Amino acid sequence: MAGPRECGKGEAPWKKMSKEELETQYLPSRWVLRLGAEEALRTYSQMGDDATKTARATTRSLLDVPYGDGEGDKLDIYFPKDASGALPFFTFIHGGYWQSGSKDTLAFMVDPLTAQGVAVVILAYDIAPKGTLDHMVDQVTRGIASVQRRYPCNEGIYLCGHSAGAHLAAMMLLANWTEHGVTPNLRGFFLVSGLYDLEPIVHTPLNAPLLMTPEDAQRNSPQRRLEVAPKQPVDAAYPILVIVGQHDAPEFHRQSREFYQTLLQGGWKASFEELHDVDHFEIIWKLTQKDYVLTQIILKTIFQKY
Ligand SMILES: Nc1ccccc1C(=O)C[C@H](N)C(=O)O
Repeated sequence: MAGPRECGKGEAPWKKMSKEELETQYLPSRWVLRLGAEEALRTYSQMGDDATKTARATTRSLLDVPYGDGEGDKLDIYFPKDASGALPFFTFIHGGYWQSGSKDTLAFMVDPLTAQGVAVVILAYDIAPKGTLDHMVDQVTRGIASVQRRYPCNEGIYLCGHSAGAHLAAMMLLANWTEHGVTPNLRGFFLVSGLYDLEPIVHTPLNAPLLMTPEDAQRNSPQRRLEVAPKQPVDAAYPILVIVGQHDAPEFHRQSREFYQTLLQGGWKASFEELHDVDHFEIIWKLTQKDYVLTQIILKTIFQKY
């Protein structure tokens, strides 16, 4: 349902919330239905850990490939079994509010995607307090540029981010690739349960390790930046899927819907999906399963090239 904010008028609903309500809205584990908050987080970690261990044991990979000189400038690449010739590269940016998570434990989708001929890149970035938002955005930009440099004949680079990772992926719509000396062959974005306007987070305890000022939040908010950006260049007509879980918090729904609408208004090829009966964590850990609706959406997007 379109709220007043989506028409560019009125006050953002979060500004009327109490401190407690705002914090609850931005704590995804409070909204899980099937499990308690802690158990949902535990399941998510366990699924990620198991999937990453299995991927490393069974899939040909290059681990800890540097994409820059920084200690944290690393990515892992997992290859399909019978890889010959050019490959599509699915690049994953993990979530965890820019302050938790690791490429070493969140490689959910390696098995079902490599089984279908897709190379999977899991990108690391320096989480807070080591990294600032600006630094993380720069790292992801350099990481993607390095995938293009290493595999110039790729069949497309597809970016997928979850939660805070969807924010970092969305920031790539604003990247200045000329500065990086290479234009990645971007062919699609999967923005899963993401955050696109960081201003509300400044007013929650989640900001303690991030130390974002309102200016940092503004500069790093794709929602704010794209609202005033020039229209999307015509040669970049790749699909951008904005995806949210049915059991994500109302603020996550609002953020996704408003970002989707801003993309449409900017002339981007955006679509919106609400995935039935999944929460903030299931939405991504279920990518361990080949029959999961999002696994199928990703494979269709890559192979039908729409
Ligand atoms: N968004 C995430 C994505 C991945 C892993 C954790 C989170 C969290 O937000 C955890 C938070 N401490 C919570 O209680 O919901």
